Amino acid sequence: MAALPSSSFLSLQFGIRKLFFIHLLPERCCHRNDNYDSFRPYTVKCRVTRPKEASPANSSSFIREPHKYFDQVIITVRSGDGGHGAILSLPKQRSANSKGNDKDKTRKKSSFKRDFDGSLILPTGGHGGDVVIYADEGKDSLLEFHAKGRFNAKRGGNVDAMCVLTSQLHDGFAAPTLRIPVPIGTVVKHKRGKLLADLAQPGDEVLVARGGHGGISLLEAPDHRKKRLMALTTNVLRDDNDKVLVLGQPGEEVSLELILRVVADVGLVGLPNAGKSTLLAAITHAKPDIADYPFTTLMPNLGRLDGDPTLGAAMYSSEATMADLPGLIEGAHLGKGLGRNFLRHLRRTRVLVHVVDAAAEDPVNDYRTVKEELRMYNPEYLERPYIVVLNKIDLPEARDKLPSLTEEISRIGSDKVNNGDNTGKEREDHPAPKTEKEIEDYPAPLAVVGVSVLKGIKVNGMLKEIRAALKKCSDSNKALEPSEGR
Ligand SMILES: Nc1nc2c(ncn2[C@@H]2O[C@H](COP(=O)(O)OP(=O)(O)OP(=O)(O)O)[C@@H](O)[C@H]2O)c(=O)[nH]1
Repeated sequence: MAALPSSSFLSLQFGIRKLFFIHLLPERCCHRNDNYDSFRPYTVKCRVTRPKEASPANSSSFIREPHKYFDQVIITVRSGDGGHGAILSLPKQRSANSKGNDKDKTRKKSSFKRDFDGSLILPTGGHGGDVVIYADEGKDSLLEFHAKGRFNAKRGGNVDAMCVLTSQLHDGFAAPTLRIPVPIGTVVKHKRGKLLADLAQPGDEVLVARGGHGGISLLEAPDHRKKRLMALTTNVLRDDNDKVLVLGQPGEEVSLELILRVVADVGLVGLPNAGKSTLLAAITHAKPDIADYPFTTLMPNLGRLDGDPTLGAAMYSSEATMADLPGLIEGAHLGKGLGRNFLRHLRRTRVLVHVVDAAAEDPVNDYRTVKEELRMYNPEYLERPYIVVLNKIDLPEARDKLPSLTEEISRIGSDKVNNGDNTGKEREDHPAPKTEKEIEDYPAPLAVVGVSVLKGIKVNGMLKEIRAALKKCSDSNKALEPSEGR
């Protein structure tokens, strides 16, 4: 090995020390005898540990903070390569038989697969597996894709030939489509690119990578017979350069961004601990985590609101899904608490239910805080029909102030009729309003109801109001639909 000049050696050593220093400093910096210059260049250890720390798949932050990652992920998918065709020759017996036994010759000739015009059909390699992403009701987050972010479909089978054309020769097997389930409401985009699909309904699917075509087969023939053989077959290549098509075509590899947007008719919003999860559990079959500390809800929970039996046969029209979103705090629109990630999930809701802890010190201020956060994130959220639920009225401190609270909250907002036209148009969420409006300028609540979702007090009255709000939405959307023939 050529000797390094001493200056290179020094800079190499310095580089090594620096590297070592960077990696060990956090653990060692509080030790009494730490001396940067006394480190020995154990470079191998440092270099080995570094990529492991940096690797996102190994990063424990995904495990510690799942709420930050459950709804967005980048994955890579690869469709399968096509299987190869084969270069085949005609069986030897054919020429041997052709000398004498004419009958046998006819039999051999007819045993090959032929097209309607009598030309030979040669086998092809199998098609590579496509990759499809589909909406599956059984999935509720994208978390699992952080552990496994790469998906490869299988390649197509080759033409299994011993180089001789026989009547038993089959096409290579086509590889199965690789189907990747994602939660309903997942938006699929090319990484930093165009939107591919919005999988908003169960069973919606999108083909994200197409498998490679299988290669074709060729008949090998001595030059003097080539012309005649080519005329006999349908898929013989006619150009020397095309010979490459015997090999299967490669599959495609794409990087995709998956973004989950919760699809729910009703969105529950409120400060942490207001009782949103308890409300969801009280009126649906959902089983969210409930506890007496803020941010128990880290990911949106979904529940199904059954139809109203008093409507008779029309009860199913009042069925709805309800999402309990993590608590909002002041500054949520800027990313404080768990806010910003979740505010976008309100985008597809039709009706909002503000849950307010009526036993809190200043419930009106709490209510205003949440409204202000919604306004700052996307003022369109304040245009949606909503009701206010003053919760925990089983507690005396809430029960006593219920009448005054109801009155005060009912007065916040204008009487402008809310037409509920909010879900038909999908607007991009934007963080700041173009023209500043006060909370008072937006529509007032459709209803303010006092309940205790924990003790089941006045829960039916609340359900009635939620259903009335949903009905109002669908009625006004119907009214907005252009009538036939117009
Ligand atoms: N007394 C009383 N307590 C209630 C009522 N509803 C909820 N709680 C309690 O309030 C606490 C918080 O309830 P959750 O349903 O977890 O509140 P949350 O709004 O979902 O909280 P985050 O997940 O932090 O957003 C729990 O201890 C509940 O038992 C109620 O009607 N009355």
